[in-house]
Amino acid sequence: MFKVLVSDPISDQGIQQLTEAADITVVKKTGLSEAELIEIIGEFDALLVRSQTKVTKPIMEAATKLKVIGRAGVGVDNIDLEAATQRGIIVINAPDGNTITTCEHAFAMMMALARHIPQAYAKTVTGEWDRKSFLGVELRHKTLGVLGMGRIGSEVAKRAKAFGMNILGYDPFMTEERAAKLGITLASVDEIVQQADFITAHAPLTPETRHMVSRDQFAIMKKGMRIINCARGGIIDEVALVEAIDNGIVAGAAFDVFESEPPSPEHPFLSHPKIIVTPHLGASTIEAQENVAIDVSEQILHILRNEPFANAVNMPPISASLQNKLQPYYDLGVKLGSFIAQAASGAVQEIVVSYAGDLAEVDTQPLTRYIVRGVLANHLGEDQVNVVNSMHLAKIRDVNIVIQKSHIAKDFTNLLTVTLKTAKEERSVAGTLLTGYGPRIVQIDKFPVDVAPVGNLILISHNDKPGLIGNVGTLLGSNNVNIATMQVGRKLAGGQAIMVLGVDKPTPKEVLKQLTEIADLNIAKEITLV
Ligand SMILES: NC(=O)C1=CN([C@@H]2O[C@H](COP(=O)(O)OP(=O)(O)OC[C@H]3O[C@@H](n4cnc5c(N)ncnc54)[C@H](O)[C@@H]3O)[C@@H](O)[C@H]2O)C=CC1
Ligand SMILES: O=C(O)C(=O)COP(=O)(O)O
Repeated sequence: MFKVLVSDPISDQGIQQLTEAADITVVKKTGLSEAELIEIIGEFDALLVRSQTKVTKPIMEAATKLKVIGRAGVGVDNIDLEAATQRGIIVINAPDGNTITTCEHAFAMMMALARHIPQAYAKTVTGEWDRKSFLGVELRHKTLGVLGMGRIGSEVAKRAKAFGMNILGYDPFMTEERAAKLGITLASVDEIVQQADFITAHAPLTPETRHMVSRDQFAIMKKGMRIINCARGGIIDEVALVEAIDNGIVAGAAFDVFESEPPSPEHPFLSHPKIIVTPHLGASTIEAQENVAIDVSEQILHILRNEPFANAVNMPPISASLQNKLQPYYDLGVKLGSFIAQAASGAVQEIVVSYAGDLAEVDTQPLTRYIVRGVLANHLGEDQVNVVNSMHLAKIRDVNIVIQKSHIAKDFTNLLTVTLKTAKEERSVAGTLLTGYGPRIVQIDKFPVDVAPVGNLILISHNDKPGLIGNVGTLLGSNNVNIATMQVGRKLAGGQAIMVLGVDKPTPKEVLKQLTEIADLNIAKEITLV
């Protein structure tokens, strides 16, 4: 049974898959302090948050069972991603569910700003009929500058076109082709502040975007500009903005987000007649809240059940086509890593992964994470290593990872070889996926074999001598260890050879020791592949 803590207000309908799952218990506790979270987080396998819960390093240090933090929304700036990665906690978000809702909020803010709707409303409800103070501007034929042309920025641009606006877009990842397709013009931040009538921010808050509109930009800005920020507080310098409004450079601003949330009651935005504000409501619609909760619940279920998942924020993104290609190899990758870690003695110094065949043509980094996980889990424990932290753990232990690629895989479509260099020796194992048979180990230390990588195995290194196989069988049989499968590999008759036995249950240590006492049998190791 897995326990999921929901620590922010999240749609009940959206998390139905979690509340109705037989293997999940959902606990809802909102408004907890850091200390309160630290106290209870140890019991939970998953944490589901929005933007209020600050998931800090101390919380993660106390989260001994936590496998995943799900963010029902886009921005993960409330989660310490580095701490999560180090502890192997997967952080996922729901990047698509609130795009339209937030875009519509930005648009509503732009229109409210152009027509002074909040100010006019506030006066009208007092009984005053003031038709002179609220002369607005049209959007038609105005230039809109969009800072950040991702999901939300692109949707804002589409709607602005329908309003007859000209669009300038700035985004470091935007190509001319994509801009042309959206019917917008690419521009620099300086060009945007010099030419636009409205600016709307839709980028994440990063060291680069922090104060991307500040005193330098206000100094060259077109007079009468209006600014909207429904992305993250801090992208527009709040202090410099108030100065620019008071100096007559900026005509007004509409903000949904603040550098510090909630803002203090003395924050200058809250009393400024030309600034309208909402309390981080960009994603707050029934539809968006259901969408993000559904998306994130689905991925949490996959992660807890050890199934493939999407939308991890602290792992490199992977396209659906690459995922389809690599996914069948993940299990084989873990098994090969685990096999060779159990076979080799001594401290691990280097893991060499060779991809041969079709696999050499694609980005195999995600698969390497699984292989490294397989190797390290043998030494560090299954629950300590996963695909999120495997590369990080290898790095901090000075384990060198070497990747080799070759288009030729001899007899196989694809061949994955994992070589482990330890302080004592170098050993290797190679595997492939055989149509109709699934994952197979086809080489051990370059000896050809054909072994299903599953269950309890005994790996024996011996000299190829008559009678040895019989002696092994007799010894195991007399100790009630039943041999289910047997594979023998040798390069030369009478030379070095290996034997892999599949047995029905774990082999007692004493029996393994007795095996090594058989003449011409050099090493016997138990290998368990789950
Ligand atoms: N107010 C609210 O309630 C909500 C706020 N948001 C915020 O809106 C923002 C945008 O969200 P999405 O469009 O879904 O994200 P996205 O990831 O699709 O788009 C962000 C874009 O910003 C661009 N970018 C990165 N660095 C930049 C820079 N230095 N200058 C200009 N652009 C840069 C990226 O290339 C990307 O295209 C995020 O900060 C998100 O947290 C999202 C949902 C609700
Ligand atoms: O999705 C985002 O990035 C948001 O800012 C929405 O935040 P919220 O879930 O409404 O607290």
